[in-house]
Amino acid sequence: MEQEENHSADHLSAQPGNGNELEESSVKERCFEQREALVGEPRCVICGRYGEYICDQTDDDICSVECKTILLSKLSAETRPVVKAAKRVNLPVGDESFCIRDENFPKIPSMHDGQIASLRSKLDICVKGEDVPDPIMCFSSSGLPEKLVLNLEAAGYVMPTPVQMQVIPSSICNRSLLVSADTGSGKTASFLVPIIAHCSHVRSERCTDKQGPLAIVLAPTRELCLQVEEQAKVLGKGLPFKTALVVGGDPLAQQIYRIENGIELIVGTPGRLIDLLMKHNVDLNKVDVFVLDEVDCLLERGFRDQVMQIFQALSHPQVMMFSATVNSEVEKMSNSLAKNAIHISCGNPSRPNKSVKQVVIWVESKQKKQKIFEIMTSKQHFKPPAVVFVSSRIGADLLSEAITVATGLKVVSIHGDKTMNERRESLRRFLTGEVSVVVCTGVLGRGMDLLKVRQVILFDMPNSIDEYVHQVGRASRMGVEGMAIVFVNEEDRNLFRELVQILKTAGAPIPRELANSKYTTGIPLGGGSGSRILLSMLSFESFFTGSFAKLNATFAQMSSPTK
Ligand SMILES: Nc1ncnc2c1ncn2[C@@H]1O[C@H](COP(=O)(O)OP(=O)(O)OP(=O)(O)O)[C@@H](O)[C@H]1O
Repeated sequence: MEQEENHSADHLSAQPGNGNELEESSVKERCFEQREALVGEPRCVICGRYGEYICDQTDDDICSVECKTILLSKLSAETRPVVKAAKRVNLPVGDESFCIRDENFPKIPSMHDGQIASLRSKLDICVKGEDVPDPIMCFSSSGLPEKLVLNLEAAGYVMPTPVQMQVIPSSICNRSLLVSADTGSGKTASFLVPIIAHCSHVRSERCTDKQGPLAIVLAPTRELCLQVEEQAKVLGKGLPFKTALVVGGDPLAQQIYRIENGIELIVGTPGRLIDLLMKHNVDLNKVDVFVLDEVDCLLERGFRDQVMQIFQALSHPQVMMFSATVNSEVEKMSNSLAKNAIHISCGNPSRPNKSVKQVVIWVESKQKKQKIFEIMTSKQHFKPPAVVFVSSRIGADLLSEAITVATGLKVVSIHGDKTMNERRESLRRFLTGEVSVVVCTGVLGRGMDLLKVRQVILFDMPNSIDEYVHQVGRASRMGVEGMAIVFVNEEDRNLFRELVQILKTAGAPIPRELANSKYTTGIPLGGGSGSRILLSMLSFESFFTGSFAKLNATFAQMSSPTK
């Protein structure tokens, strides 16, 4: 039977001993990793590629974990009026005819304001501002170049994510934006897609050689810039759209040469871009889109002056600002960059992504190494590839060596003291699976799309809860489940109150020492059912040092669905 030869896409989360022999590494995570279907073979119900797996919940053929996630989210959305309408007239949800274009302004047919509001509320989209454009339901409805839509499809982007649904039309209408959305929810494409559309439109209208940039994206780390530029190249392939990466550690001369030869988009860190602009005359007159990715970080002291300096060199660009953590202070500061910006919020920003289980363990500093060795030598609880966050550069090097010696695992470290080439090479080895653990400082904490990573270990708590949210977010992309193991002790007391609130809201277990700390008092702990059960059941002091039976029981309990 055809379906018996398929493997269940559910087996990623399947329990041992369910008869499923497939190795985890062979499962196609992303749609584009799957091959095309041959004649007579099952086809993925979402993208049409080879339907190698069966979705247990629906019995549909499916090509990858990504398409399964999309299928299930579509099913849960069936109560939404728009999707229902599409099904009634037998249109695929992504069909262009489903959305009607009205003066470049994509409208959902027969949806009045009340229905748009209800759609936004179901998709967890909140908007603030005047004349906010309606969300789109498919990429092809927003007047994007055909080639860009094809590139999106080729990258496996079948439907826009909620943040993309609202940001793309708003950006195309030339509005400045302040966007907060969960980690891993697709913010990068939400600004790259309109940038690419804009650049290729301008270039095909006014085609002259070797022009200055039309858009600038700033991000706080080299790795993030590298990743954003790579994604821009993938999505802009075949269009009049060239990019330049402007980050420290790479030779400046090469970056200048590339810009002189004509590019549309600069992706860079603020410091290096200022350096380049001071040493070289780059025509910024045509830059009409300015993006701040991780805006809260870029508006912190240290970056803020550089960002403002670059902004002042531009002439009234559209400004788009993004982060998973936007507080009221950032909102206020963003006013100096963009008056009347639309504020868009999607999901539960400023909270750890719901798809990540938070396992907070009380560990005294001296015992941290021993604990991490125990985790990494437990077949059941260690889920490589894993990212370990530490607070210092030297700490990253020392811990990576110690893990290698104690466990035999292949480990690299990434931090600001390494050369750019070393950082690139280590990241490449980690992303290709050559090494299974990366120990890093906050350089990989924000924005990094570490696709296969499902486990992060916060060996040292970061300095703020916002950084905690970003670091925990590396364990999940697009709603795929992950786990964050977090070591805390008295040294992290400054964050106790906020941490307890966050764990409570998530229904995550709270270690007894944390719950009873004088720095936590005053916070009622009855909120999350998980915390009530686990507090009464075990002492986190003995977590990992106690018997494996206890360890297993704890994890089993934590493996129950987050929601
Ligand atoms: N419409 C889409 N369909 C399928 N995959 C998508 C879509 N949009 C984005 N992705 C993928 O989702 C993953 C997460 O996207 P992205 O890195 O942009 O998230 P983010 O919101 O910027 O997260 P963070 O706050 O952690 O930086 C990426 O692997 C990206 O390729």
